[in-house]
Amino acid sequence: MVTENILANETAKIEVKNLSFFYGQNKALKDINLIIPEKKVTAFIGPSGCGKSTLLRTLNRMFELYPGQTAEGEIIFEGENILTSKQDVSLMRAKVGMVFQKPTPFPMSIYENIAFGVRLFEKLSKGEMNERVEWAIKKAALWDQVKDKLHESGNSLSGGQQQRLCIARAIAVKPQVLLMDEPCSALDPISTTKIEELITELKEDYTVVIVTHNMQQAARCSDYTAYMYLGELIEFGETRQMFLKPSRQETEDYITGRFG
Ligand SMILES: Nc1ncnc2c1ncn2[C@@H]1O[C@H](COP(=O)(O)OP(=O)(O)OP(=O)(O)O)[C@@H](O)[C@H]1O
Repeated sequence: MVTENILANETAKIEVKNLSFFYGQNKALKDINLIIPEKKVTAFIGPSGCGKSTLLRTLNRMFELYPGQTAEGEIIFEGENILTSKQDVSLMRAKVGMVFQKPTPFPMSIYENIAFGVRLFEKLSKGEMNERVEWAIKKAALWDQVKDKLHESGNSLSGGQQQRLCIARAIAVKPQVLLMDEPCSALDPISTTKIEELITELKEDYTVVIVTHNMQQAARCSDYTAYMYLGELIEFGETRQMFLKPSRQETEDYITGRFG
């Protein structure tokens, strides 16, 4: 399916063209064509195993860390196909950052969790680094809770706070795109609400792509939704439209819980 018409008023941030993905011989993504609009939240939904995480992980070549996984087709970002680009992959991942399902703070202080990644890409003075750390933590709505204990371990925070620390870490390197793989699945409802509010704020500055199993979450915080099934993109559309009146029966069955 083609997404251009639906996105007539949007700017494309990432264009996925004829993308297929293989785990060894197993084809997990089948000829996906999709545009990720700039400064909007796009949700990937669909039943377990349909390829949501696989698609997300191709968008910053995260899959390359694992042997036997290959992608065919094109993912156009900044005018280049990132699948064949010679650009330094860590630089690309700084531009297309990722937040994982389970909060994964580094085993170091809250401050260092943020500063560590920034140092890899920029030479900042101590004052500038302090400002960057504060900026990122504030952006992730965590400042009030950690400002007096920046030199304590990141692991001393609650699960929801750790996830916000991971979001702050991803933002600190000033990415353009933030990929989030079920970022609330390990969190309680209060932390989930805070992360959802944060996602809505983040789209003022960033393009966000989120994988979620939670239909209400997709409806609450995304602008566009992609419904996938068995490695195919079945339907893509404005979230409101898709939840009110999906154009495919399969999408409706999934959204209304008649599927699986
Ligand atoms: N490391 C792997 N090795 C082999 N096959 C894999 C691997 N990871 C995923 N797959 C297969 O690829 C397909 C897509 O998996 P993927 O994890 O992308 O689905 P998903 O929609 O994110 O699922 P879930 O909602 O359960 O997280 C599935 O058939 C899965 O079994």
